[in-house]
Amino acid sequence: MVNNAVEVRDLVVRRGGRPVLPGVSCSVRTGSITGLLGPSGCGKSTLMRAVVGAQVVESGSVRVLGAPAGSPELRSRVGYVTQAPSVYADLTVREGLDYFAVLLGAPPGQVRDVVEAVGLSRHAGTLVRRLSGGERARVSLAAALLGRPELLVLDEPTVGLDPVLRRDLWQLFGELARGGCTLLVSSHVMDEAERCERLLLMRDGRFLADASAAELLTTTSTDDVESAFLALVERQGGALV
Ligand SMILES: Nc1ncnc2c1ncn2[C@@H]1O[C@H](COP(=O)(O)OP(=O)(O)OP(=O)(O)O)[C@@H](O)[C@H]1O
Repeated sequence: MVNNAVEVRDLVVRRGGRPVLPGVSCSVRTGSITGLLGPSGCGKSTLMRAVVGAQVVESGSVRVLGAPAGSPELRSRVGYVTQAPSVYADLTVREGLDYFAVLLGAPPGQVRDVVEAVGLSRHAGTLVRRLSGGERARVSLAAALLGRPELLVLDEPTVGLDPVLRRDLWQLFGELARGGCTLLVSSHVMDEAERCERLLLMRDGRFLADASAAELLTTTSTDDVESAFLALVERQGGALV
């Protein structure tokens, strides 16, 4: 087993002619929950797209589970949930997941497990288009859990969810990590940081910090991650807008 599930070195990505990631390096420890935190537009999704091999990169390297990002062998080992729910609206929850289970070669019984894991058992027979936005997001998460991936890349999985669901999902992430899964979870809500073992704080395509929440608070002499983030920005001499 490799120590770091993800190794990013000197990654440069241009989007719309602009260097969105101007040469970043970071790693994600195997079996950890790593939070990728930063304001809207700072490059979180772009980095995640590079990790799952969905982003054209200009230079640098991204290795995932010991292989180059996007390698065919990683397809069933990496689960990715984008911000836009990627499930078929005209199928029921169960039908859509059955379809993905076949594509991934996951045993049929796993569909029931993942539906239960995301708290949608009651809606298994409901058409996806009749679900709320938060419920649809959870169907996407259930699809990503099929095949029991070793790495889960989750782009703002709790956005728009109520506090109870957010708590339940973080509990699920914790259970997955304890079972050996590595999770890279993005959020622009700093209070989700306390749920992560490691934090990558990002701003304008660069990392301000790669540390645990406790280390961050100590080095910045602050009481919460949002204040720590602001302190780091000030140290850099930059305003937030
Ligand atoms: N398809 C695209 N073409 C050109 N530029 C893009 C494209 N998608 C994103 N960008 C730019 O890349 C930058 C980083 O975007 P990205 O989606 O990675 O940010 P983010 O941190 O994930 O934001 P959010 O939290 O709002 O999702 C932004 O400035 C954005 O305008």
